[in-house]
Amino acid sequence: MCISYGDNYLFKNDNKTLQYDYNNNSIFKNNTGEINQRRLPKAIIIGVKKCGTRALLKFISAHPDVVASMNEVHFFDQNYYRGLDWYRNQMPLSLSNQITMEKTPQYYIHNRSAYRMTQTFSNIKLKLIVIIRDPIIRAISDYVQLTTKRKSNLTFEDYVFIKNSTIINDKWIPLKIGCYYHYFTKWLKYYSFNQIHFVDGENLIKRPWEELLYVQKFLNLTIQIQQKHFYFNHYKRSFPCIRNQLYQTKNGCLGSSKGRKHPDIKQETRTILKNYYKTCNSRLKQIAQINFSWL
Ligand SMILES: Nc1ncnc2c1ncn2[C@@H]1O[C@H](COP(=O)(O)OS(=O)(=O)O)[C@@H](OP(=O)(O)O)[C@H]1O
Repeated sequence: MCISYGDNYLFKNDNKTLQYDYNNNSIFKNNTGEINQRRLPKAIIIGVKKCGTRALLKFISAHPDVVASMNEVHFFDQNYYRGLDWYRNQMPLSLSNQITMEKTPQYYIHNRSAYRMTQTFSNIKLKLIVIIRDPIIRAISDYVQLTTKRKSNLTFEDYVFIKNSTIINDKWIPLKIGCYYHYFTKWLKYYSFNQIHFVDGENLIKRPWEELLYVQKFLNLTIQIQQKHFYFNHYKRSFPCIRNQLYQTKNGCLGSSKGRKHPDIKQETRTILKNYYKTCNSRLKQIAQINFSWL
């Protein structure tokens, strides 16, 4: 039987599924009689956009005790009015010992998402994961996505600087998002440090097994995803892919919209941006007690 909710957990729960209850499309029974149903997430990747959220979700959902919604659900930012049953129905089927996850990068910068999560998850201990990367590379990645979609010829500098100057256009959202500290303080109003885990998006590309080890520990999972499960694919411009031995998907690499080619950026632009992000980076480093090499 094939359940079409994203590839990673498709086969995982498939062989455990025996019976479909047509009166309630969210309940299945496996061959041991255990109820297999849709559950609210216990952990959410809340951001940050263009920092590797998709890769992180794909890799962690290779764990046998994790199931994930492969679509961005956008519940707390866009679909809140649809209610909790709608949200639960976006989740894949899971067993009681499995952790359900979703990722919606927009949550991190959205004004009301943190508060709404506290309203939704008041009686369970929600875990939040934030993946961040060098904000200059993040901005370039956002720029590449934007120009790909709009088929625009404007250069990165055209967006970054106010016309004919080297004054930063700090109203440009792709630049603002890179001040991770600014948004983080809003989350801290509602969540304690031990509920939030930061992933180094640069290291996720170079040594994904290290970041996955920390994530598995944070989620109190047995350590299943290890270095031997990753390989680097030169067709994917040396981005890591995950081997299919943990679960039976055909392709452990990300799709063509991930790992796009970035344009060369002038050294002068990099220097100006480095300076622009300096305070934000060092504040985040201090408050979140993280020591990523690029911070
Ligand atoms: N394994 C692997 N494969 C491909 N790409 C990888 C991987 N790990 C991290 N990345 C980086 O993830 C960037 C996209 O980030 P997101 O998935 O968060 O983007 S999005 O917000 O969901 O649009 C994407 O950005 P671009 O390089 O600009 O395409 C990648 O740099």
